[in-house]
Amino acid sequence: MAYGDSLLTSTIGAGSNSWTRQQFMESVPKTSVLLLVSFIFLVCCMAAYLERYRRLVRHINCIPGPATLPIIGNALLINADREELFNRIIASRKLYGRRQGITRIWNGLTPYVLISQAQAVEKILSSTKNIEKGRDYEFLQPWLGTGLLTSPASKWQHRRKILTPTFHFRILSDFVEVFNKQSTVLVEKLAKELDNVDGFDCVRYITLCSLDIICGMASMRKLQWDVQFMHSNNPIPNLIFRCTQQYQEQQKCLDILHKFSYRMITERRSIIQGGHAKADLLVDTNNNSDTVESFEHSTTGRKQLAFLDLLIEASDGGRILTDTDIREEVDTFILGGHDTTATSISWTLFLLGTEPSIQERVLQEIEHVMGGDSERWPTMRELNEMRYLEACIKEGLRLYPSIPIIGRRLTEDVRLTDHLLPAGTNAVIVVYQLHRDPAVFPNPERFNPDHFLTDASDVSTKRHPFAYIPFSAGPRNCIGQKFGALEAKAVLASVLRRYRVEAVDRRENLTLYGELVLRSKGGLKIRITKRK
Ligand code: HEM
Repeated sequence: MAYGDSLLTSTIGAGSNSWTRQQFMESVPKTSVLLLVSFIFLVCCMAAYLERYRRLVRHINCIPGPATLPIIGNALLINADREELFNRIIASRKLYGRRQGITRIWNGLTPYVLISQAQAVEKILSSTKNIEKGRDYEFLQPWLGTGLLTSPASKWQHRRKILTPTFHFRILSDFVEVFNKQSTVLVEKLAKELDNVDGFDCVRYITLCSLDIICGMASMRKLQWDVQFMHSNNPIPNLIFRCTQQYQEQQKCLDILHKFSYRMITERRSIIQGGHAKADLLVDTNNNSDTVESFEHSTTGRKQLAFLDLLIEASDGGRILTDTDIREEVDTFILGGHDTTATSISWTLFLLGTEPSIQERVLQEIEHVMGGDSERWPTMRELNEMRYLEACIKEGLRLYPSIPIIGRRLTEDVRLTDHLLPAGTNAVIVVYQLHRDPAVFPNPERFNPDHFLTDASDVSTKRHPFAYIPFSAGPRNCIGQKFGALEAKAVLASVLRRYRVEAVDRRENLTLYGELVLRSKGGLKIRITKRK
């Protein structure tokens, strides 16, 4: 063996099938260098990840919270049915974060930080960077895809820009007529409950009304309910859920829903291409009181579909938005536009049923604004004049915010007064608890619409802007809040003009849970009697 030949190279060189020294020198070092580089890269990545994670753990564990177990953290605490889980989330501030309004919980190795303090909420929601929704919204994706509500930050900005003009006040004023028309249908349907002394759940009636307003198609109702039911009651992990019968049924419903949305898009596009719709879009129809177009007719006109027109126009023949993109937004508006509003209307009606004197004051205001005319539908201007009714709706949303919990996955650090929330944290804003801060709303459990009367301005003007956020706040706030607020007013005014409402259950006996929207187990039971 010559000097310089290693045992290995000389062994390799022996035998007829073995590699030559040159082959070896050419091939082995290359692969091994590649392997070595990959290995070092992997180790560096893991080291960086572990360092980031260690930092996350260090900061999160400075936040008060329940004692944790190794690996599973507080998973046992979270593993509860939906009512109990909601209870525990609400109780967490009292138990661990009373002073600061901030609590941490470990779901296994994933940290959640529950926040119910206005200054901290502002730091998160006002950020233009921390706009990612996080994993907890993924259950909506089979239906909504990555529409505005669920879209990742990269996609969201462009979509939001396209959709914002949809809620221009001129377009809103067109909807007043639709609100009134559907409220009348609701009032007629409620008549069959007049003799029901035990009371009935008002949520279902109101949800159907709200759904009719947003869809404009009665045949959609059953389907929407079914899909919503399946989504929100699915506690099983995705992989297992896919093997169930329930998943197959969900797929069938989703297929029908998606087909409906696609058909709507195709039909609307052909109307636009025929040149009929453009004029509709451009007409200023601010005056909604004179022409009463039939609701069925308006489903193919500009009223419900103003936002669809905008999307089709912005799609640039599929170059900017595909039909799937448009369908995601249509579905997002159908969901975002009906459940939240229906929840708000139902809770306000129920609350008014617990306070007869407040209810009578609302009615007096309506009669005053309508000049004693009990039949005519209110115009947009008249609805805007119903300030006390507005305060009742706002107070209803304070006590029972339609969306009681908002989530964000932090993509950059957030520095609070006493803590640092590192990137990677799941921030959970507990709106339900935020709205009950006694420092902001004295006697917070009381239904007191005066909180929102401008006359009591010394309180409301001093209020922290993020202490009351039923529509969220910051760049990713609710795009449809004016629509929702106006709809709530129109529907409530119609029902209250015709019926006196009485709550059957006491508020303290309700069992609440968050199922995307805030619900009461067994619904919200009321009794109605006809007004003279
Ligand atoms: C009383 C009625 C309503 C309430 C209380 C409400 C509440 C909210 C809240 C709290 C959010 C933020 C959700 C989050 O960050 O997780 C939100 C977002 C949204 N809402 Fe509403 N909403 C209402 C009505 C409506 C209506 C009528 C529409 C559409 C017609 C609508 C469409 C949306 C959409 C598309 C988003 C996502 C916005 C984005 O991420 O840019 N909402 N809503």
